[in-house]
Parts: sequence; C-alpha cells; structure tokens
Amino acid sequence: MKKICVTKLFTSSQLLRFTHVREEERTKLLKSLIERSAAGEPCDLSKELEALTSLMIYRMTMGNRSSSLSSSEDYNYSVEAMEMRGLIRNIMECGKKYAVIEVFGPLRRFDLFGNGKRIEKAFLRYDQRLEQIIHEYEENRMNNIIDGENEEKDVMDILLETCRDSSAEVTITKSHIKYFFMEIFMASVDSTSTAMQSAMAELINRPEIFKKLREEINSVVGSNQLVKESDVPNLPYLQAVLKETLRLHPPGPMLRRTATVDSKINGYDIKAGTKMFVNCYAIMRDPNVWKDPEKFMPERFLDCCDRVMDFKGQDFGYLPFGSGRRACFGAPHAAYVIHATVAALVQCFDWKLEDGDKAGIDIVSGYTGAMAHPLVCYPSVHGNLLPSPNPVIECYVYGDSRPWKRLFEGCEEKSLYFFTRLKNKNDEKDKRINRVTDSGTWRAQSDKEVFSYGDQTVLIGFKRSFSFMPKTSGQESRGIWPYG
Ligand code: HEM
Repeated sequence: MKKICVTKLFTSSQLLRFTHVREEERTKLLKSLIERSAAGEPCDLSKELEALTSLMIYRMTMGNRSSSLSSSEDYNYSVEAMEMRGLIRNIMECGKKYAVIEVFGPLRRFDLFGNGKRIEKAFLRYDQRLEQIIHEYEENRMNNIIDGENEEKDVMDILLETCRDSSAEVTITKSHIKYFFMEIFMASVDSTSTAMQSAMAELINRPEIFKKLREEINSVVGSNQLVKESDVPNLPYLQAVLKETLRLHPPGPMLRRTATVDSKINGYDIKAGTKMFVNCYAIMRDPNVWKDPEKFMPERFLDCCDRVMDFKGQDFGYLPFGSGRRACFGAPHAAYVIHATVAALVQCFDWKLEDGDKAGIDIVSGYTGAMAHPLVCYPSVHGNLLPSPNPVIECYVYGDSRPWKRLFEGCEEKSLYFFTRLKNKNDEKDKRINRVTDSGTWRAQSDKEVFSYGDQTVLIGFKRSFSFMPKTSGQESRGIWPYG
C-alpha cells in the first residue's frame, strides 16, 4: 500500500490536480467566517478546521463518485463527508476506551466492559458504508460515468483499478481498500486540523508575529488578492511559522518502531522484536538542539542555514512527519492545506478571543487534538478578498485572424481548464451551440462542451455547471459563472 501511495495516490501531480477542491473548500470556510463576522458571532475554529480537512480529504479520495451523484438536486457531499468522519471517529472513540486487560491476557474473551461489542459494531457500520461506496463506484464505471480517460481519478478510482488489474505489481483486495481508507481518514484529519489550530492559537496570542506574517503576505501577494497555494514558496515567514508550530506542537508526537535485528542504541541493548517509541515531542524541545526551545520563534527557521529543517525528516532534531520508510506520506498534502489556509485566515480576518485580546490559549500535545479547549474566537473581516459570487467570464473574438481571448475576472484558470479552437467548424457538436444563443441559459452536463461564434468554434472544459447568457453584442459572449 505504501508503494501505491507514493507512486500513484499522493504524487505531486495527483495533489496538484486537486488544487481546485482545496481552494473551493477553503473559500467556503472564508465565506462562512465573513457571515459570522457580519453577525458578530463567535466561531469554533477547531470545529471549522476539522470540517475543512474532512471535506478536502473526502473529496480527494472519493470525490469522483460525488460529482457524478451531484447532478441530483438533493445531493450534498458535505453531509456524506461528515457522516464518514462520524463513522471513523466512532471507531477511534471505541478504541480509546479499551483497557489493557481487554486486549491482552485471559480475561479478554469475556469482553468485561462491552467495548469489544461496541468496536465490532463501529467497524461493521464503517464496513457497510464502504461496501456501498465501492458498489456505487463500480456502477458508475459500468455506466461509463467515470471513464478511463478521466483526468481526475481520485484515490478510490486508482485503488479499484489496481484491484481489478490481475497483472499489477502489487495486488490488493477490497478489504485492503476499506482498511486503507480507514487509516487515511484517521491519520489525516485530526493531524492536519490540529496543526492549523495550533498555528492560529499561537498567532492570536502573538500579535507581533501575526502582523509580520500579514505584512509578508500582503507584500508578496498584494493586499487585494487572496493568497493561493502557489504563493507559498514565496512566503518564507509563513513557512517558518508553520515549522515552528509543528516543532512545539507536533500532532504526531511519538513515532513507533520495532527493532528488526539485535542492536545497540546509546549504549542500550535492544533485542530484535522490541517495540520502541521515539519521543519527537521531547526531541523537538531538546535544549541541546534548540536555543530557547520553549519559545515560539519562527525566525529560528530563517536563520539556520546549515541544517535541512524540512518535513522530510532528514535532520533528526526536527521530525514532525517522522522519518525514513515509515515517514508520513501525507506531508505534501498537509503542507498545501496548512500553509494556504492559515495564510488566508491571517490575510482576511482579525481574530479576538472570547475573553478579550490578552487571553491565553492552552495548547497541549496528543495523538488526537492538540488544543486543551476548543479554539472559540471572533473573526472580524480585515479584507474580503473572495471573488465576487458571480464573477463574469468574458470571451471576446476579435475577428477571424485573431485567436479567442480569455478574460477571467476573479475566476481561477481551473474553472475553464481547457480552451482551444477546433479546426473543424462543421463538427456535428456545433448543433449544441444553438441552445446557448437561442435559449439564453444553458447548463453543461459533461465536463467538455463546444460553443461557436460566427465561424469560430471553441471547446471549453468545465468542472461544474456553467450558465451562458445570450449574445450581448456583435461577436461578444458573456458567461455567468455560478461556481461553487
Ligand atoms: C500536519 C499534518 C500531519 C502530521 C503532523 C502527520 C504526522 C505523521 C507522523 C509523525 C507519522 C509517523 C511517521 C513515522 O513513524 O516516521 C505519520 C504517519 C502517517 N501519516 Fe501523517 N501526518 C499529517 C498528515 C497526514 C495526512 C494528510 C495523511 C494522508 C493523506 C497522513 C497519512 C499518514 C499515514 C497513512 C501514516 C502511516 C505511514 C506508515 O505507517 O508507513 N498524514 N504522520
């Protein structure tokens, strides 16, 4: 599974393909925070960030099925994502309640506290849901809704493909797939949302760092443009803030290893088979490695040029994502999510805590959830940088000799991801164009459609529905984008 993950599922091109999903979910969060700000209401940022990460990972792993279902009016993928989150959380909660005597030793068959039954039920519910989802994927495939050429295969598509391929180098079964998803949901949601909560807590507590970060974002991105994932490489202070957050508040503070051979570590004899914990939390606060280890000082990551302090675990003093063959393969995905989200929250809002500006926020570390208390705070809009709800996309034709020109106002390239002129203007698909100009509005049913103007024909790729207004004047066409 690890091999499939690093070669197929979480490659950088696969992650880039889902940029629009992460952006859409982030935009929705910002919109809801703007509403809270207008109403003067508090928000539980811990909950919001947990929902955000759940939605992103759900859409990236099972999103293709969702988009085929989304043609039905009452379909709501966020309800499904939250349902999945509930099933996983249930398993995790049941797991936490287990006592040692229930797992090891002669008493375990008596299931003394009923936890055995509870966890069995939780697994069963999850298993049934996954069975149903896999069935829907397979039905979609049979109906050619998701075809082999689909550029946007999600994690489930790729795994089912591998499962069907008897000649694949790694063979997997449906059971593998089900348990793989369980691990992914368990490993990704709490860790990623916790990292963002800790970063926001530290930033709210430290107005000078908050201000410096906002200044960096505005100077690089501009104060009237929303920060994007692609801006992150140019934001060294933002990166330093998140590295420092993960140093002090690692969502995965303990790494586990089993010795495969008899060995000696720091003078201790370790027998093969011994299970060990590597305490990253302590390592990343070790005064022999870090100056003022308890202080939140992002600058330390800007100054240390002789060490490679990244997320790859090459420096054994800094291990937020572990190291070696069992290191976290979700780190690149997490990096996209945490940087751009924290940057947007800093860029768009001022934050106040319930108890006033100076209240402290306790941060504790742990496997699930770093905050001692939910991060309840008041957002106040600093700058509404969201694209207007109905950005206008205008396509102009300047005559036969000139190519079509695209002007996207407040609209990402992802929205129109394929745009080219067709040579054969008599293509039979031209007929569809009449619907656009005659009826005024038109809704794309597939992700590629053809339009023409005059003797020009153009193929446009869609991610979602698209309404077209009638021709306004001459050869000019204007579309309203009801995206998201
Ligand atoms: C800020 C977010 C995250 C942090 C801090 C984090 C941290 C970690 C750590 C410390 C480990 C153990 C590594 C080791 O033993 O060397 C780990 C393993 C793992 N992580 Fe993450 N993780 C994060 C996000 C994610 C995401 C988004 C995913 C999935 C998309 C993910 C999937 C996994 C999996 C499946 C493992 C087990 C790998 C194995 O056993 O080979 N993690 N993570």
